[in-house]
Amino acid sequence: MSKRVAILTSGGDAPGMNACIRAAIIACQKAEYTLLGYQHGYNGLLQQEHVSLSLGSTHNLIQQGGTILHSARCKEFKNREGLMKAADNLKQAEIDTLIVIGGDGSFRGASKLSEHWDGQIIGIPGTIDNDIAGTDATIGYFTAIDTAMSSIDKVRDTADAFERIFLVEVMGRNAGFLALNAALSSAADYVVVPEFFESAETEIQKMVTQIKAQRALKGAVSFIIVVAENVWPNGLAGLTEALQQHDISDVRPVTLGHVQRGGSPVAQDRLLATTLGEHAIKLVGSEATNIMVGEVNQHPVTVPLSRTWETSKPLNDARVEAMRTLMNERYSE
Ligand SMILES: Nc1ncnc2c1ncn2[C@@H]1O[C@H](COP(=O)(O)OP(=O)(O)OP(=O)(O)O)[C@@H](O)[C@H]1O
Ligand SMILES: O=P(O)(O)OC[C@H]1O[C@](O)(CO)[C@@H](O)[C@@H]1O
Repeated sequence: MSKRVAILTSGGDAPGMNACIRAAIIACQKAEYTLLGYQHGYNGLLQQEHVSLSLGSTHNLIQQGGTILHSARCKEFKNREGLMKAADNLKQAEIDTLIVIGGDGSFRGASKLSEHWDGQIIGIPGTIDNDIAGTDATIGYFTAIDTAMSSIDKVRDTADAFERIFLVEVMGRNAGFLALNAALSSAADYVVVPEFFESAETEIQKMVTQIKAQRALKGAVSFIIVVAENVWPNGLAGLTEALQQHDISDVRPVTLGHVQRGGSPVAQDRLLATTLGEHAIKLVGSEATNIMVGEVNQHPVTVPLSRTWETSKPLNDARVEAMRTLMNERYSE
C-alpha cells in the first residue's frame, strides 16, 4: 500500500547522514512511497518546512558530508505546545511514518512526540559520539575517528620537532569512544576518557608518572595526551595548569572542535548509513514503532527508542586493555 514517509536530521550533523537519506530515497522509490524531507531538524517540523525527495536528489549524495536537510537543536520541541504543533503538522501533511536520524536527544524528542501523534516513528543513529546503546556504531563515528586520527598525526610532526607535550581535545559529549579510538589509532601516549576518570588529582598523578618514566628512558621526546571534552575541570587550560604544578611546562593545547563533524564519510559510515536507511524503509507500514534501527555484528536490529538512552554503552574491552598496555599504564612507577 502506498505510504507517505517523512525524514529529518536532528542534533549534531554527522558524516553519512546524506548517505542514509540517499538509501531512503531509493528504497522509497522502489516501494512506491512518497518521501518528504523536513528541513532544519525539529524546527522544520514546527514550521511545516519540507521538500520532496526524489531520485533527482541522490546524485553524488553518498559522498557528501553534512546533511542536505540541514540540522538543528530545537528548544520549542521540548515543550508540550511544540510537540502538539509538530503532531498537527504531521497529520496535516498526512505522514504515515517519520524517520529521525540523530542522537539520543533526538530520540527522546521522537519518543515524546509519540505521546501526541499515532503515526509510525523510526530512529536511525547518527552522531559522531557513538553514545547510543543498542547499536555497535552510529553514523558518522568512523569518519570522526579518522579525522581526529589524521589531525593527531599532524600534531605529532610538530610535537616531535620541538620534543613537546601536546594536549589534544576531541569531541564525544560525555562518552570516550571517539577519544579512545582516536588516541589508539594515532599512537598517542595517554588518553583521558570520562568512563575512567576518577578525579583530576588521581589522573594527573598517573599522567605525570607516564611522562617522567618515558623521559627517563628516552630523554626529551614528544608526548601526546588526548583528552575527551567535558572531562577535565576547566578543560585544556585546567590540565595545562595542573601539569605546571608538577614542573611540566612548555605544553601546547589543541582543540580539534567541529572539524571532527565534517568531511566526506569513510566507507564504514557509508555502509552503515546505507544499510540502516534501506532497512528503515523495509519497516514502513509494519507494527514496529518507537524503535531505532541499529546494527549489531553487521546485522540490522531494532530496539525500543527508550533503550538507546536508558542503557549506557560500554567502551570495547579489548580497546580498553590496549589503552592500558600501550598508553596509560605503559610504564610502571
Ligand atoms: N527530552 C526531550 N524532549 C523533547 N525533545 C527533545 C528532548 N531532548 C532533545 N530533544 C530534541 O532533540 C534535539 C536534538 O537533541 P540533542 O541536541 O541532544 O542532540 P542529539 O540528537 O543527542 O545529537 P548529538 O548527539 O549529535 O548532539 C533537541 O534540540 C530537541 O529539539
Ligand atoms: O555543534 P554544537 O551544538 O556546539 O554541539 C557540539 C556537540 O555536538 C557533538 O558534536 C555531537 O553530539 C558533540 O560531540 C559536541 O559536544
